[in-house]
Amino acid sequence: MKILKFGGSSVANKENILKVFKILSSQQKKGEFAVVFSAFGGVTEILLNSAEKARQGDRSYVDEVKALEERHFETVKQLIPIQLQSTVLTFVKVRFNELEDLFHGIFLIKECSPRTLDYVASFGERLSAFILTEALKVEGFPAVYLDARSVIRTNDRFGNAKVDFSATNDLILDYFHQNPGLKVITGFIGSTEKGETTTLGRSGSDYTAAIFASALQAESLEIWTDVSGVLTSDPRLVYTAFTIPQLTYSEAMELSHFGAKVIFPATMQPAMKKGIPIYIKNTFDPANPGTLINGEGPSGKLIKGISSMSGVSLLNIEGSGLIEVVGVSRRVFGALADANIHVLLISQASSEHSICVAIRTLEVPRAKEAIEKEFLYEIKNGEMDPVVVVPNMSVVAVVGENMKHNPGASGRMFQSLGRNNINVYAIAQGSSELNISAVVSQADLQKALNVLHEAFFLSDNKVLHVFLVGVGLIGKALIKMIANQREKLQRENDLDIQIHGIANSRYMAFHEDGFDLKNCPSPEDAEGSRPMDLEKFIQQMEEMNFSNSVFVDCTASQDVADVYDRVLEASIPIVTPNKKANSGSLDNYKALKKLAYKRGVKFLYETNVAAGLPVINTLQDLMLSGDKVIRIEAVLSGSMNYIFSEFENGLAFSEVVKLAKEKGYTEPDPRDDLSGMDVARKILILGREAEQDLHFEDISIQSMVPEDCVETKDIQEFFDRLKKHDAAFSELLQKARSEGKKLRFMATLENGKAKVGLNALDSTHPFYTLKGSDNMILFTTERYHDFPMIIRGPGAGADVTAAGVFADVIRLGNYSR
Ligand SMILES: NC(=O)c1ccc[n+]([C@@H]2O[C@H](COP(=O)([O-])OP(=O)(O)OC[C@H]3O[C@@H](n4cnc5c(N)ncnc54)[C@H](O)[C@@H]3O)[C@@H](O)[C@H]2O)c1
Ligand SMILES: N[C@@H](CCO)C(=O)O
Ligand code: NA
Repeated sequence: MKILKFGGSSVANKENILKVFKILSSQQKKGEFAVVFSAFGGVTEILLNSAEKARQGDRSYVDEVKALEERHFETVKQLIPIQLQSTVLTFVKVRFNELEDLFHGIFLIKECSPRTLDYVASFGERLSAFILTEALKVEGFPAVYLDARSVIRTNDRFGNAKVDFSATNDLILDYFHQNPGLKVITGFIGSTEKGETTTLGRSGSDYTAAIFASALQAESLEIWTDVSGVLTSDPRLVYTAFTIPQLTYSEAMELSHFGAKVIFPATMQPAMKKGIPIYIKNTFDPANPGTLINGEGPSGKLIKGISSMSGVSLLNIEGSGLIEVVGVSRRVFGALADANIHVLLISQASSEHSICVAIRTLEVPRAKEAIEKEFLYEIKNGEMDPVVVVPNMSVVAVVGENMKHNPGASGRMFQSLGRNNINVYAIAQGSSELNISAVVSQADLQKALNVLHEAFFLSDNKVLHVFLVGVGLIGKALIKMIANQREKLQRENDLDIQIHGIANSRYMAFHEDGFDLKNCPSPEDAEGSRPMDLEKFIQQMEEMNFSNSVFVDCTASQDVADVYDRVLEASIPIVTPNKKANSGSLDNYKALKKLAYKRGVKFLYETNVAAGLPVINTLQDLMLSGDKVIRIEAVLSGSMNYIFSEFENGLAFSEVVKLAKEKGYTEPDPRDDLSGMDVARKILILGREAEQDLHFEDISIQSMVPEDCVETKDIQEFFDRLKKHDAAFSELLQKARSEGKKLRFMATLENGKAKVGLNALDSTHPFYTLKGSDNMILFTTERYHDFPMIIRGPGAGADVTAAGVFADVIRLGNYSR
């Protein structure tokens, strides 16, 4: 024997009812069952509303009841052929006549007791179950109408009656023995011994189904509703929420305490006590297995679901008078209970200095008053402070029996909240280890749920959601690298990198699930491509609201650098090879660092200097460990080193510059390199990283761009004009050669002053042997005093730069784990 229960939305109209019948047909082949129905969708509320109107003397109830009668007639006519309608129509007519009399009575005496209300409400289920019984007969089912008032015995607590199980179980068993056929049962209602109609409270039809399942020792109980079981989290807030395949009874209880409104497990108690498995299924997607709730122990993931509740406030009860005084909490909770306040969460630290409780915001005024009244004397004497209310809060709770004796759940929970900049106001976990609850601000709720959902469910992978501005040389190389390395990172490092936004200076495009990186389109060719608008790009990134977004800037653009503050403000970390932000005003540099720190997000720019070579990180480590920089001497331009070292091999200067550009060493405009600007930016950044208050004006720069090449209509014209200076550059080279020296474009920083320019160096200088796109940095510090620390290697080029950017992104994955 199985019990199936269908809720109001499943039987709201003909279309839905036919879906229910289909489910029942397929059930017929599987064995014996009985079915419990709620009132047709929305009917109970209308009945109760009309009763209230009648009580207030508002005549409009008449029309509402009339409309309700019409709706039931209409349903009968839609489901039952005309020649078979008369019994049902008579039943409906008689019920509505009774209702009319009843409402008229309420209207006359302006009174409606809980007992009358229960009687009024009972009409909903009686009508639906009767009509559906007759309709099922038409479909060939051996259906028998069972008005549950004849078998469910309750006390006379109207509105929320208590069931007398021993009497009820006997009555149900007797009834089922004596009446063959498919029992079609009214949900929600019962009766007292004297025959007065009662109702079973919230989700009463589920309760009815559980009562029958328990009495009949059913093999299972199926609750059919309009969602596919219990989801991992509220799908309106967490788009990636999915159906939980299995829950233990306790987990179901915990999950539904906050949120998860699908079930109200108290109502399933009778079935749980007998260990009867409960399925939560979707009438509108019957193939979906839904959720199974049973007694089977913990399995699978660390947690089963994340529930939440908003509209919550915290009350802080604090004061020296609380310390080591026995009975304070009894008085706090006594006062709250007397005021009929539901306490959602309690937290008290072992210092006993304060007690913190979460309650519904609606109940705050009453709660505050009740506690302050109770502690009137203590507050007056200053032993206790007036109650402090923290409004606009919400509770998030992770739930699962697997947490028990399994370290790591709370660590993961609070780490992911913290790393995503979500402040936790209060925490509670009981020793059953079934539920860990945290109070966060209402504004952070959706983000908190998503962060936790990702941390606990979306495989065990951490996902970084990249938004990439600048798909040029470096940007493209980066995409390719991620595509090639992605599987290995997923497999061996539990890290996934997805790119959801791409842009160049003209177009931008977004992809909810992440672009296919192996065949990543360019921003102009991607689906949904639109003109680039930086403001909108950022808006879209914020709206997509991923929990681990990353903004990657692979442009050389000042405009993009100018929005870093907005990005950090949104708690989104930045990775960039673009030097503009860090080499702008000192104030801006400091402000960005401070903001990143305050928001708890990273701002990573290792490739600002010497591409992938570990220069910035190394310098930061030196500073963190208390070293002091005395002097920096460096070749910081890959292109300039390439140009001046290749130039020695007999090529014309302008040709070598062109080659440097083709090899991807130069800036988008090679004059940024030749002018010394790019190197100046780098030494400026190094100086600032070395904690020196360095301004651009503190740098003297020797430009290698001939005057007539500074302003040209395009880069082609620049190269044409540069040709005319080949001879002059050759002369420079010859002069150095004759002295046994080499030309190196270098930067030095000492005593708060920096110098950038071309030098002729002899063979004793460490820069003498540099080749190709090599960079070399010498740090002379208090600790590296007699001999400097040296970093050397290729410092420009698409691959070494993209690799450095990629490494910074991966580093973020480690931070945000
Ligand atoms: N080439 C190297 O070896 C190297 C080394 C270290 C750092 N970098 C830095 O990497 C960055 C990118 O260099 P690249 O060689 O890839 O340049 P690139 O010119 O090939 O690409 C730049 C991209 O940025 C886009 N862009 C420019 N302004 C934009 C804006 N306002 N909004 C959106 N997109 C915009 C362009 O359309 C282009 O797609 C630069 O900051 C450069 O200094 C380069
Ligand atoms: N144009 C730069 C690229 C790296 O910032 C260089 O030549 O070093
Ligand atoms: Na670097």
